[in-house]
Amino acid sequence: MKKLIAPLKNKIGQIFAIFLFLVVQVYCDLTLPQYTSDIVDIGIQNANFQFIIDTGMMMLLMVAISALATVGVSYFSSRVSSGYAKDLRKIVYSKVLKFSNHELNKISRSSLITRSTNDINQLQSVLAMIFTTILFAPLLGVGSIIKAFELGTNLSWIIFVTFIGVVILLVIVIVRVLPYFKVIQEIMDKINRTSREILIGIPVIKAFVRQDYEEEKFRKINEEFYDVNIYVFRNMLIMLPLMTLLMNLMIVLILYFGAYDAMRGSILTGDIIAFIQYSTQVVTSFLMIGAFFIILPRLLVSGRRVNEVLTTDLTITDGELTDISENPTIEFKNVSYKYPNSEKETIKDISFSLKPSKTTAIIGGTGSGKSTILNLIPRLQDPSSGEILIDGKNIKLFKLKGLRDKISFTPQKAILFQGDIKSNMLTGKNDATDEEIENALKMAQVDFVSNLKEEVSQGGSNYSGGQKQRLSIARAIIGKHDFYLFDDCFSALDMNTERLIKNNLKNLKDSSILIVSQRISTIIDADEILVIDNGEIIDRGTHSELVGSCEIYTEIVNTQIDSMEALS
Ligand SMILES: Nc1ncnc2c1ncn2[C@@H]1O[C@H](COP(=O)(O)OP(=O)(O)OP(=O)(O)O)[C@@H](O)[C@H]1O
Repeated sequence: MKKLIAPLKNKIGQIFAIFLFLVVQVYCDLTLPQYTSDIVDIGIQNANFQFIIDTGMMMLLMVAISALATVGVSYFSSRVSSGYAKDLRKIVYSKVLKFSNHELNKISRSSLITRSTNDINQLQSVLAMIFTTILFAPLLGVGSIIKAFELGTNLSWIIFVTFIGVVILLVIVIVRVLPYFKVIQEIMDKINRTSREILIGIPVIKAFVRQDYEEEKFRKINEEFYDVNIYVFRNMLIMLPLMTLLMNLMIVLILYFGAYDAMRGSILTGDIIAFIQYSTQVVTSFLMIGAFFIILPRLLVSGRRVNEVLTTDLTITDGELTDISENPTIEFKNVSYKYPNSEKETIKDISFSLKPSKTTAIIGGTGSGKSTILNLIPRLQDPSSGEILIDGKNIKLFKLKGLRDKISFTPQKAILFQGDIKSNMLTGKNDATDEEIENALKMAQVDFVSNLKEEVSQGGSNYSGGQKQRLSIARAIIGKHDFYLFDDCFSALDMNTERLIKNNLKNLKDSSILIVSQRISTIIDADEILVIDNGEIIDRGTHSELVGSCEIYTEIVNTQIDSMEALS
């Protein structure tokens, strides 16, 4: 939990200010019953009007100071709790950015959203509650007990009996609701996951007329969430009338036994009133602490979930080496990779090299492991066995930043960010000039953009699949890199556009290019083509070497022959 508490460290001063304000507030609140008692026993008994006025004024002053102190407590506690949530969100976010595919598979993306929003909000509100009630309650409780005892009555046992009653009630409620707090957060994850899936899949849902099915699916989870919430809150709310009943019974007991003592002359009427007020304050503080214990499990659940993100061990760790030569060679040596949740290896015993000024291509059927190979190069995941070398040394030994700066990676799914064309292009090279951007756009055949300020919606949803691919190719080639990895990112382009872009890629002279594709036209002129089947390289060579000699390659060529002819 150390990491969860860390953001509070620079707020110690403010926490101390909260504590000071609380002490002032409690001191003022504790004086009020005594003043009331004095008004009754001295002012009213002796018909001393001036005493009543003076004491009343003192009471007003105390109430005013207490109110100011409350404002101070609220001000600082909201500052500390919001600041804590802000800092924690920042820490969680920067940790998540370091996650590899492995960690993202372990804690799902939807759960990460819930953890960095809902769970941190829970921690924020509980923290505010700690300052405003949990620090306040023991001060008020202990102060009231001392004051009640100072009155010298023999009614203190009534407070003790009430205390036992409160504890029994609280234990019953805690035992009943405790297991459900974890369930609530898990259903919250489920709601998040389902809504995300439905929102992303709206076009498919409509096209397949699946609205009713999806509505039903969402309704079920929503109902489940509602039922658990109702159960928890019903149990918590039933406590309120029971506690009020208990408090009223306590007052009845004080009045009943106090009246006897008053008749015997061993207690003054004002002291009974003060005793009732102090006892009420004691019970109220028990209740506040009790309410906290009911919410505590919720805090623990949220705290554990956020802590899990913060303490997740990163499978991809930074190396030490910084110097990588100009245009080095990357070599795969007997590399295999198994996804954590799958039983067998996705790629097996892969060996090949990416050399400067050479184009390597990978072709193979759907799910044969092409993207998995590419993801290993910028270390989005590390091999399960074998090694990848750069300059003859394992890539794990190099600083991630240095390694990734050498590589331009265009993923299979064109991902654009909300903003404009320029901001998206700057992701590829953060100091690119407008001229460089325009040149890259021209190389990638982006002829549909009117100006660099043109808006890009979230995920690039205002562009077609092929347009998004062209924009992400432009972003990939804007900067100078030693390796350009293109993961099937020509698939939505027409043959002519693809040919024009590939011609322009020849300008990336000294660099090494790796193209993954299922289309022969994309890879036909590569220096080396690797044919992948079922995670293994089954053949390699140039197009002319493979045609006729490699059965699978020839089969792919034959199925695509028509378009090939059109191209030649
Ligand atoms: N995150 C993952 N967890 C578990 N298995 C995965 C994961 N990603 C991919 N796989 C599995 O690994 C295999 C290879 O996937 P990969 O994406 O590398 O194939 P591919 O050749 O690029 O396919 P495609 O041409 O369809 O893009 C697939 O069978 C897939 O089910």
